[in-house]
Amino acid sequence: MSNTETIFEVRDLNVTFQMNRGQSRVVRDADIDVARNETLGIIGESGSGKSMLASSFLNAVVEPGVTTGEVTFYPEDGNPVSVLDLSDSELNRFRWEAVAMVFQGAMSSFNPVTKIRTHFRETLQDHNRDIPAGMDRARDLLESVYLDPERILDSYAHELSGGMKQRALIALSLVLEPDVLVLDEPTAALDLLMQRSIVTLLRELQAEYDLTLVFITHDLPLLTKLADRIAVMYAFNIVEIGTTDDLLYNASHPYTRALLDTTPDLNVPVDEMDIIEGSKPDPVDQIPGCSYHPRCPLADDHCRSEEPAMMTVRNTQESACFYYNQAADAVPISAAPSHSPTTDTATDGGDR
Ligand SMILES: Nc1ncnc2c1ncn2[C@@H]1O[C@H](COP(=O)(O)OP(=O)(O)OP(=O)(O)O)[C@@H](O)[C@H]1O
Ligand code: NI
Repeated sequence: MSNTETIFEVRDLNVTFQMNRGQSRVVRDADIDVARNETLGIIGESGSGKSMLASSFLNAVVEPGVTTGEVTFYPEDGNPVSVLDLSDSELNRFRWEAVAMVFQGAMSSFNPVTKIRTHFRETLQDHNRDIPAGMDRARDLLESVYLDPERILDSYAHELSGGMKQRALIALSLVLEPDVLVLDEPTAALDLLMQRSIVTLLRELQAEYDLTLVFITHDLPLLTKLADRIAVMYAFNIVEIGTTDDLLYNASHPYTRALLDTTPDLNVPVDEMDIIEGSKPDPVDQIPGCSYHPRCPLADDHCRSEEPAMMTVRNTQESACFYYNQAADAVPISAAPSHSPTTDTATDGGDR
């Protein structure tokens, strides 16, 4: 990452749901910056708040969730945008034209009785775009994702394989030229080869269309092949953030280390990472001190009573652990990563 200009700035972000059994806090005081043109990965176990955090970038948290704090988008030209203050019509534009999101499970969102062509046309129409020019762009985008444009535009979603649908959806999300693409578990329903080829493809798209990517996944091995930086979520907040190499070779939060330890071979994907001992946090609970203390071998009275702020490990890396410099000794990682992500070439293939 040569350019560290900020495109997204998130401060004191909270997402809450009023539940019968109490207030559920599913994102808690999160702070994060996204740099222009980077690929930021967000990882964490199921229910840790990844989708809620990412949705809040577009003020798209599901009803009746309440999002508070500040989300600021910095366009290349023009004034900063305070995303949580946008009106509905402003948001509708912002969501496609500045930041697009492919939601978790969105592959089923193609209308089964509508041709793919119509999805592109309607998106262009809704945003008052020139249709012929927009459809030209659609064809370019479909080619960029290794699909035959005319064939795909003439198809219904059910005629496409999972991988083809996913790529068509990525092309659709880029048709209004957003600066940022947020992908929530885009490879979850795909087979291994297809997952790998989506990664290669995202890298190519990013370079070609000058994109900033935010990529959410359970799949740490996959993320290490794609992300410049990785944010680790645990219990509704970010507990560690750093470059991919920082996290692979110098993980400084006990949770990140436990996660790496459950993924000994970074070339083999894991579907489920919920195998770290101890029970999962409940968003209705208010845990005193560090949210990880019930599962942490380093936890002491300090950790049980005071919540650790993000500590600077090095200029690219932060960890929300009082004892970040003891984490390596306390939580050894049994199998060291076999090779560096920066020199690794992702296996490619799939139904291109
Ligand atoms: N509609 C909802 N109403 C209330 N709580 C919700 C709702 N959707 C999700 N939650 C809760 O919010 C918390 C965070 O959910 P989120 O979907 O962000 O997790 P996640 O990290 O994306 O998980 P996954 O990896 O399974 O997608 C979870 O505890 C979940 O139970
Ligand atoms: Ni999710």
